[in-house]
Amino acid sequence: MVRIIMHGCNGKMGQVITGLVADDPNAQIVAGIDIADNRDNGYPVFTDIKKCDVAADVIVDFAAAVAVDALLDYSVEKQIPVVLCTTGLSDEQLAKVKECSAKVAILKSANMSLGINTLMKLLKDAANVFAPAGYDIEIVEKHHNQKVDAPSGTAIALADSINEARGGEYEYVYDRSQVRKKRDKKELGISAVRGGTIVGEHEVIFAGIDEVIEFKHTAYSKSVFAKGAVEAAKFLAGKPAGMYDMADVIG
Ligand SMILES: NC(=O)c1ccc[n+]([C@@H]2O[C@H](COP(=O)([O-])OP(=O)(O)OC[C@H]3O[C@@H](n4cnc5c(N)ncnc54)[C@H](O)[C@@H]3O)[C@@H](O)[C@H]2O)c1
Ligand SMILES: O=C(O)C1=N[C@H](C(=O)O)CCC1
Repeated sequence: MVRIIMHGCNGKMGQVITGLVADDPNAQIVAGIDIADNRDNGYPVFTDIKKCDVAADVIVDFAAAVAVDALLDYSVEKQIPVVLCTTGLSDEQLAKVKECSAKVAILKSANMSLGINTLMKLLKDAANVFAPAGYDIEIVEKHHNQKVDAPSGTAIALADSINEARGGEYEYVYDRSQVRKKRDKKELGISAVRGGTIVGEHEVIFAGIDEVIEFKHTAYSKSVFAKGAVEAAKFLAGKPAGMYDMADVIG
């Protein structure tokens, strides 16, 4: 039985995972952390992570970027591995994640779905065909109107996946409104749309002369992220310090 602390337990993702784990004979949420203590989850909820004294095997995090520093400190101090799913981290926080991964196991992924993690692999091959042929690359993502960070962590991860395959030759462009000039070949445009209850859509566009190739992933419910996060938690429990990602879980 994997004992989970759910960080951000009263948010949208925290609640989906609470429901999923309730039906899982191999996992249990033993405590939750959330500044909003407004739900009866059937486990204790701490509004301050420092006060959580419940023994656990792994922390699953879907909260807010502002909460990540205290989460990392807690995970290192208590030696509890963390599945870090919150997006919108600053460069300083990303550096801290790396530093902490020398002391505790951290699995960081902006998207826990099987589809997006498979797409990341496929994009490396596609980029190595279309980039040398001069195709322009653009990413468009769409999410619900409650999302605070833009562009999505997933859009950045998809761009990183392409850029890694191409030796880091692309510069990301998030806003074309301030500069009146044609796009450069080495630009990778990333655009964000926010509206309604869109769970998550990502389109990667390779645009060449007289042809366009599009890769599209649509999440129809938050369950795809929740399932991946619970799988990742089971994988990470008991792992030695280090940096892990969903590719380690999926294989
Ligand atoms: N990696 C993925 O697959 C994936 C999927 C969905 C969402 N996300 C990310 O997860 C995060 C949460 O998403 P959500 O839709 O559940 O958001 P949400 O706003 O519904 O939930 C966040 C919860 O965190 C709590 N919180 C905020 N600040 C806190 C703090 N300082 N300490 C403790 N709790 C705090 C809030 O009270 C809220 O209950 C976002 O960054 C989102 O982008 C990642
Ligand atoms: O709902 C969100 O917020 C999501 N955030 C992640 C991101 O920023 O990529 C993953 C998709 C859902």
